[in-house]
Amino acid sequence: MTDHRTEPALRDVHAFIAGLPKAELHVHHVGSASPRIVSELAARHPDSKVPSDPEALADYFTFTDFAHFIDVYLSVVDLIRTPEDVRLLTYEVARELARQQVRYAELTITPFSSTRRGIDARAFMDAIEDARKAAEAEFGTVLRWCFDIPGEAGLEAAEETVRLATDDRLRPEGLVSFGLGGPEIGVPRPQFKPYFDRAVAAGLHSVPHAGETTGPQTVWDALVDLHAERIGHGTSSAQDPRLLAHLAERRIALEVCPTSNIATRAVRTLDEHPIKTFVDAGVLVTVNSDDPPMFGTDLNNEYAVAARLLGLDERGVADLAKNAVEASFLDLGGKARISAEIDAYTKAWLAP
Ligand SMILES: O=C(O)c1cccc(C(=O)CC[C@H]2O[C@@H](n3cnc4c(=O)[nH]cnc43)[C@H](O)[C@@H]2O)c1
Ligand SMILES: [Zn+2]
Repeated sequence: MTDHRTEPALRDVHAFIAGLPKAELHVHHVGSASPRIVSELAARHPDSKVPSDPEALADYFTFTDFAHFIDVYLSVVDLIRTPEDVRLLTYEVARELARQQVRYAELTITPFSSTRRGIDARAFMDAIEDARKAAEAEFGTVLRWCFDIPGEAGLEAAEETVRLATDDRLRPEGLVSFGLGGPEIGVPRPQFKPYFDRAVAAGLHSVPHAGETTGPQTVWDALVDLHAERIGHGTSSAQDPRLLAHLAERRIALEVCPTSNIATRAVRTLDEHPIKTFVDAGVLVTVNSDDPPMFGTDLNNEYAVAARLLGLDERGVADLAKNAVEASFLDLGGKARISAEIDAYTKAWLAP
């Protein structure tokens, strides 16, 4: 990506980012619960170990490593107990996305975690669909779903997730893709091939997490065995030049989430983050927020971090936003509309 900065371009990139129309491709449903929602749910369910005081939450959301992050994540999952909790969470996530000028988001949802905790599958689907439609009507933000397998929960979770994603009586209208999340260490990707085969045969796109906490072979496995069309994180791809060339040549996007990688200690410091290696190798890089309140970030901040790491001005940031539109599973008309909006916004911003 070129640096389009020209003298005397002393404009405020942060303010530009705040108003820029954007697409978010990698953000988790439960991981997007704001401190206000978490506190409200924790107060409702006092048997939970999640603090109900928003101030105490910041400490609670400080992670020693990836395994600790997943433990904390699951304690928040335990707060989502009724279809009304699911609807409230989904609707509030959309409100927050709209506040950041997100026009389109693919939200990763783990339905297995809810059905195994006793929420009826039909009621779960109705809750997310009801929130999706209300959010589009009221905020103008279009939501789509990625149902992911929580890999560490094993093949039972994989079977249930693919069933929920492909059963015509349950499959929600907003579902576009199939994913795989949770820890990677000790959870080899190839075992999930039959489930991804079924999801892809049913018309879903494949977007597994890979290379977040393990090496580049996991990304190869995701590409070869799971038919990955985009990769969640893909951080360790930077260690394998042949893999980078493959991703670049096939326009397989990486869903990069810089602050997440620091918060879970997958990468030591932001300055060591390989995002620039990806861009220099010609890989289609998208910027995303993952679990924003848990990582003390939001999508606008992730764009600001990426702008700093890549040395981008406003036009460079707009190009990043257009990468996300290109890599999304929107139809061509929808992609053209958001791209045109990004162009118009950028032109107006840079006009003398
Ligand atoms: O729900 C359960 O009962 C359950 C049992 C065993 C294991 C799990 C999980 O591993 C759930 C993990 C859950 O974490 C989500 N997530 C959020 N952010 C990330 C991330 O950065 N990298 C990987 N996974 C992430 C993901 O959606 C999983 O479903 C659950
Ligand atoms: Zn993720």
